Amino acid sequence: MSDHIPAALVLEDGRIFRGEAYGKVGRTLGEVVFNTGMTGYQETLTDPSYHRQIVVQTAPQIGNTGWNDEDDESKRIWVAGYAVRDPARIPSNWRSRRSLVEELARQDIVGIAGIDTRTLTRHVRELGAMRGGIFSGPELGSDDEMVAAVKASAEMVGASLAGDVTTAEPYVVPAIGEKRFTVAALDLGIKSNTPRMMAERGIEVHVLPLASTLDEVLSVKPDGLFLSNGPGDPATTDQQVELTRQALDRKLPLFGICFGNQILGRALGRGTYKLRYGHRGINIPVIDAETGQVAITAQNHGFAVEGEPGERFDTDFGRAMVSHHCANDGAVEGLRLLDGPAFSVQYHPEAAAGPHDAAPLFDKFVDLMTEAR
Ligand SMILES: NC(=O)CC[C@H](N)C(=O)O
Repeated sequence: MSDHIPAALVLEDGRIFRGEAYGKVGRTLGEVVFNTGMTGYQETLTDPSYHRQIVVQTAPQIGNTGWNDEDDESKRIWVAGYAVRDPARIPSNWRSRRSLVEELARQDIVGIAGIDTRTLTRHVRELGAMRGGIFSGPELGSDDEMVAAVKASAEMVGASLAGDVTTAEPYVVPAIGEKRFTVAALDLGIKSNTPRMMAERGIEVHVLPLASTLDEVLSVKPDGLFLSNGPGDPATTDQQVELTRQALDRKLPLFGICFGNQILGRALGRGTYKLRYGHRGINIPVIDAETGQVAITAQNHGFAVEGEPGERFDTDFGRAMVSHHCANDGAVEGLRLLDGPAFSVQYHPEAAAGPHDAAPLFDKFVDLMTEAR
């Protein structure tokens, strides 16, 4: 922590939390969201879905295991800012290469420490995720100036952000062992563990930029199409929704995660809406409407697909259903086309810090591709 440099986390409704600079000294703006995970901060910070968001950790102690060279979910930290209560002074882990605060500073991430993250979380939970800013330095400026800067910043509703995080060029992640399938994975903000988990199942993954056309997808001769997670408002993904509809038309096996679930939902004719404060954590219970089975899942989303638990509905591609919903609030957590080879989930089977309840969904994708042969 930068010693005693003052910092403030300022919300658009005028609420201000004062603490100390943590990471880079400066200012940053973004949507303030909270994550309840007790572990996995390195995966959280490097998850492209957090682009333009200031992440508040509800776990009071953060940084205990430092920063390693293995667990990044992408090439950089994507969060717009980071708010913690009690950062570790000395990291301790056999894989740790440097401290979290060093890495935040190295990657120019403005953070704040020493604030009452519990009060902040309750505030966001009651009033909803809102825009905010972290300001740090010897002179912070007046409260009015900071609030005005926050109010002038971009809203998350309507934000098209996946273009900022997608790969510029296609690349291939080879299958581990015998190659059994080829998958085209549309990169809207894909996490490293996703192609890895497919590769472990004999899938050669062609990761494609988000603006790829059907012809570009088909040119890799895919057995299936995968739609990744990603940042921003799913209402801005018209091009990917159209691609998905073309894939559904051809009965190309399809699997979507998180943003991918929202895109499949839109392709099936559903709308999306913003949740009050979203689901971000690693112990979120999801119910499978057909079996009643509960999975404990990792989640990170602020939007959801419209629908009721277990609801069946007609689409342009046949019947579909809301296959999974959240045990906490009933929000849609999964979709399944009943008359075609497509399904998606709002949670993360690739969660690297765990839990791993949902990992078999990758095997389900393999089954769909096997049946389609
Ligand atoms: N992790 C994700 O894919 C997030 C999807 C979308 N940006 C949301 O916030 O709901």
